[in-house]
Amino acid sequence: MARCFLILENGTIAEGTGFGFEKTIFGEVVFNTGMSGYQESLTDPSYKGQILVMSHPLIGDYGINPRYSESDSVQVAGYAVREACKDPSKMYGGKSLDEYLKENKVPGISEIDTRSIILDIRSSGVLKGAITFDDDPEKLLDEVCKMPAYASKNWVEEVSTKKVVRYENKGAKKLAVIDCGVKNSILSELKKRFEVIMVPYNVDKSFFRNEDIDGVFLSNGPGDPAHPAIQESTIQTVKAIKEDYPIMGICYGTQLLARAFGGTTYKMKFGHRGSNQPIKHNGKVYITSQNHGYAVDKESLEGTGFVADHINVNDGTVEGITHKELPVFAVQYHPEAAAGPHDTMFLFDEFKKKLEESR
Ligand SMILES: NC(=O)CC[C@H](N)C(=O)O
Repeated sequence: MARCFLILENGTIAEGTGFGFEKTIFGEVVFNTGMSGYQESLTDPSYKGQILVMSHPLIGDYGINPRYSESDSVQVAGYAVREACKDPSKMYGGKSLDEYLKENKVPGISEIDTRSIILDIRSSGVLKGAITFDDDPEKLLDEVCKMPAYASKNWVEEVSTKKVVRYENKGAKKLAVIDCGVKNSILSELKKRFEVIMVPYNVDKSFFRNEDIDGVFLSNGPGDPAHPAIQESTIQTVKAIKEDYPIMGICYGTQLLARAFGGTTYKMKFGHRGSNQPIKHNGKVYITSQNHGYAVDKESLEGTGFVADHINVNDGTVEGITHKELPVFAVQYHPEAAAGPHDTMFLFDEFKKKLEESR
C-alpha cells in the first residue's frame, strides 16, 4: 500500500496509507458518524464533490453488496478512514474497500487519526481539502487554500437524470420526481407506491401542463440550494407548480421547497451526517439518518405558510416543514434510512394518502 496524504486548508497534512485509485483529488471535507452504511454513503449522490471522513474506526468489514448502492457508482471525491478492512466477511462476496474504490477510480486514505481531524472540523467548520499520493504534499497546500468554494459549483448538474424516465405502476397515482440526485432507496420507496416519472432537475414548468400528474417529489442532492443555477431552474419550476399538487421533499427537497415559498437556507458549521440524529415531531422523538450541510432558516418561514414541525433535539435545527393549508411537506432527514433507523418510514404512506385525498 502506498504512502498517501490528506491535506487540509488549515495546514494539517496527515500522512497515511493509500488505498483505492491512486490520484490527487480536491473536495470539501465532511464527516459521517455512522457505524454501518459505508456503501450507502459512498454511493449517495448528495456527497458529490466531498471528501468523506468516517468517525467509526473500522470500515469495510462486511464487504460490498450491490443491493446497498444508492447510485450506479461511488460519488464521493475521496474517502478517509482509520482502518480500511483488508479482509472483509465473505457474506456479500468479500470485495474489499480497496478493490471497490479502485473499480470506481476514487482514492482513499487510511491509518490516519480521523477523530482528531473531525474535532478540527467541529471546531472550525467544514474545510477544503485534498488527497494525494504525491511525495511532496506541501506543494498542494496553496492549491487547496485557493480551490473554489464548494458552494460555487452546481453539483446537481453532475448527478441529475438527463432525460425523462418512466417507471410503470398500473393503477397507481402518478408522481413526478424532480431528480437532484435521488438515492436508489428513495426511488424504490416511491416506485412501490406510485407510477414514477423521473425528470431532470431543470425541468421546465410546461412539462406539468402536458402530463397528467397527481403529485410531485423533490429529491435529495448535492451542493448549495441557493446556487444561482438552481434558483433559475428548479426553484422557478417549483414556484410555478407549488399550489397545484401534493408535494413531498426529502433533504435537498426541503431546502428547495422552503426557498420556492420565500424562505431562506444557510450553510451549517459542519452539518449532520450519521444515523442517530434525534428529531421531535408532534410530541414524539424519532431517531433519523441525516446527511446535510445546509438547513432551512426557521425565522425565514414567517409568511410562507409553513410551520417547522420537525426539530432536531440536539441543536434546534429545522428538520422538517409542513404547509398549514396545502398538502405540501418536506423533511430534512432521510425517512428511507439507508442506512439507519426506519422510525419515519411512515411518511411515504402519509404522502400517498395526500395524493389519494387530493384528486
Ligand atoms: N442529502 C441531501 O439532500 C443534502 C442536501 C444539501 N446538499 C445539504 O448538504 O444540505
